[in-house]
Amino acid sequence: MRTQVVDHPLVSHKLTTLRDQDTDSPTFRRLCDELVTLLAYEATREVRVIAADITTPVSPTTGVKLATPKPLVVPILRAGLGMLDGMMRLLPTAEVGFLGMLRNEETLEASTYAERLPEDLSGRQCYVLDPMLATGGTLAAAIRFLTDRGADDITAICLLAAPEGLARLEAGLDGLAAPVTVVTAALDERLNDKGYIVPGLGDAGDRMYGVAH
Ligand SMILES: O=P(O)(O)OC[C@H]1O[C@H](OP(=O)(O)OP(=O)(O)O)[C@H](O)[C@@H]1O
Ligand SMILES: O=c1cc[nH]c(=O)[nH]1
Ligand SMILES: [Mg+2]
Repeated sequence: MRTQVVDHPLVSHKLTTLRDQDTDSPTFRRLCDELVTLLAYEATREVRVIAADITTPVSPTTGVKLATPKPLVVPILRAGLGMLDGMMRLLPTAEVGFLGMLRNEETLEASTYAERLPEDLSGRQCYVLDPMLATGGTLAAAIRFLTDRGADDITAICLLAAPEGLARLEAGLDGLAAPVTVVTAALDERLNDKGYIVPGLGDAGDRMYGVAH
């Protein structure tokens, strides 16, 4: 597993406002959208392309276009949905699959409550969107879902990651043939006793959409 922390002053600037408890939901959603587009630029560095012949107004030339099968973007509901538009801005022709996952706040175990993905993901590059990688349980389960269907290259885009979650994810993916990359805006200090990222930003889904229960 490869982890990339995107070190850029604009990313740090936007992330600082995102973390601030006084930032309201509309601003939080906008910043999340902008951050994803910045992270997506790095996350798609290895996106598969093929040569494409075109003619400019001046001469013929060869460029590239996205290879098929097209990449699949998979936001993890709820909070990952707030990252979808920012990602699709860079990859407008990608397809989208959905996973609804919820972490039990007592046991910290992730469960899946919704799934709408192609049956066969053979040879697909997948981009998983979830703002928070805390214990890593949610992302580990999502990656297994995709690789069980044949996905052969996974990149997760997270706004924040905890060291404990990255370590658990790496251990949990032991033996997986598909390469996994995590691209994040920041590697935070730790998890607290409730499994929240410190300093973090609180509950990403609640801050985007309101308290669920
Ligand atoms: O790494 P983990 O410890 O598994 O935690 C991370 C997960 O927790 C949050 O989702 P949550 O369960 O709060 O659902 P929500 O997006 O609907 O709020 C977050 O968006 C991740 O999906
Ligand atoms: O800090 C955290 C941990 C899990 N889920 C969140 O939304 N925030
Ligand atoms: Mg939540």
